[in-house]
This record gives sequence, C-alpha cells and structure tokens, in this order.
Amino acid sequence: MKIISNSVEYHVELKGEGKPLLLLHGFTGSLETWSSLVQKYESRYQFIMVDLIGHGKTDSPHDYTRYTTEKAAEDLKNILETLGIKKACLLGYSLGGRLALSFACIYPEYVDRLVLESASPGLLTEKERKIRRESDRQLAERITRNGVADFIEYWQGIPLFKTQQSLPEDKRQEMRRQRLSNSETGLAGSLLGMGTGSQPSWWDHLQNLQFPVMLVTGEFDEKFCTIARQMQKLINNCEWKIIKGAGHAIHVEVDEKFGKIVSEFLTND
Ligand SMILES: C=C(O[C@H]1C=C[C@H](C(=O)CCC(=O)O)[C@@H](C(=O)O)[C@@H]1O)C(=O)O
Repeated sequence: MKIISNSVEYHVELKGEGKPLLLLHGFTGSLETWSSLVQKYESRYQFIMVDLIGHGKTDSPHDYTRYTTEKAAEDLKNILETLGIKKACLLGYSLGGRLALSFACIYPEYVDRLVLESASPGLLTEKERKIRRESDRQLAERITRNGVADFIEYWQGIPLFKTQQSLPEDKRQEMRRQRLSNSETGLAGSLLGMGTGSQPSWWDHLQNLQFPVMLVTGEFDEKFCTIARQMQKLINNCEWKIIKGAGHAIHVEVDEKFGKIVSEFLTND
C-alpha cells in the first residue's frame, strides 16, 4: 500500500495479526530484509514494514533536507496514524535503529517496546558530528558521481560487514540485490539528511525512556557492542543481548536466533 506523508509517497506492507510491530530496515536496504522474520512470526504480530525515505519503493526526493531524522520520524507517526495504530513495538536495524530511537524520543506515546539492532543514539559531540557529516558527504558525492553499483561494490566490502563474506552465496546475492534496488538520489539524500552525523544526539535523552528496550549486537561487531554497553548504563528498563556468531546484520546472519530473542522480548509481559 501507499501512504503519503508531507508529499512523500511511502511504500508500506502489512502482514500478520496480533501486536503491532513496526520494522525499519538499514541504509541501502528495504523492507524485504524482514521476509524471514515475518514469515516465521506472522501469526503473532501485525507487521508494519516501511521502505524508508530514499529507499525501496518509497519516494526519493531531490531535496536532501526532506530526509532529516525529525521529518522521517514525523512520517512514521503519520503512517501509524493513517493505519489507526495508537501504540506499537518498534524494531530498527542500524539506520532503522537510529530512526526507531529518534521516533521513540520524539513520540514516546506511540511506543510499546523498542528493539534496537546494531544501532546508535548519534554522536556525542558536535566535533564528531562535523567530521561524520563530511565523510557522509563524500560518500554521497561518490554515489552521485559513480552510481549505485559502484557504491554497493565498495559498501558491501567495508570492515563492518566482514562477517557477511562467509554467508551462503544465496544470502549474499539477496542482500546485494536489495542494495542495488535503491537509487543514487535516495541513498545520497539519506546520507546527507539523516546520516549519523546529521541526526540529533539522543545520549542525554536515554535516561528518559520509560518503555522496555532491548539492544541487540553481534559478538563480532565490536563498535556497536561498545555503543550498546554505554547505552545500557543510561536506559532504565534495558536488556542487552550479544549474539554469538554474528556481526552487524544479525537478522540476516543468524535469522533464527534473532527472531527467537526478539519474539521472547516482545511477549515477555
Ligand atoms: C559504517 C558505519 O556506519 C554505517 C553503517 C551502518 C548503518 C547502516 O544502516 C548499514 C546497514 C547495512 O548496510 O547493512 C549506516 C547508518 O546508520 O546510516 C552507517 O552509515 C560506521 O562505522 O558507523
């Protein structure tokens, strides 16, 4: 289905019955990344899958200021309102986790429980954010100059995704296909508008979260395990799961184990 929020046409798919669960994919991804999870648990949850702005079948505006975290969070609020959903659980992966946390900080009244997979609350200092904005700007420039295929060739090879090299070929090809289905405009806009250096820092807000939060990181993803360790100290009601045998994209690398821990957390009243 298509839902329009502030002139952006979002591609949204609903599947399953039960507790509403909003699923937010990562940078260069699409809602297709959740197919394994949805297939296994559609009898327990009403899955709301969204292609984020600039991704998948959702619009990719040319004005990168339309991609800000705050505007993307407002879009998610508008989508939930359009669907008549007053409160939902959220599961966000990486960029989708940063957006899920941003949504939860801005619109806490809509959040039942929050699962953050390999995600951060942003960067602590303006100096870090400035440096990151410049590196994301250079990546965006590369995408615009050389195209998506060149960028994905580079992106899938960064150290953060090292563990994905040992995935079965069919899984690697599926990830590649999803990444290649995105546009230069959308990926560049996402980096420029809602990159890690462009979003607000939520570090000082973590202590205010009142709903249950589960952080999930892969044991081989040192960077995001370090971030999760810091986050857990600041969040009142917070579990942190370190998943053996996984790197950054846990829901792809160890999908069965990931689905089990998420489902246990979401049904643990
Ligand atoms: C490389 C870093 O940051 C990027 C890595 C992960 C985020 C993401 O969504 C990747 C999803 C994927 O390709 O599977 C991405 C983001 O949050 O936008 C970051 O730019 C890093 O070292 O922080």
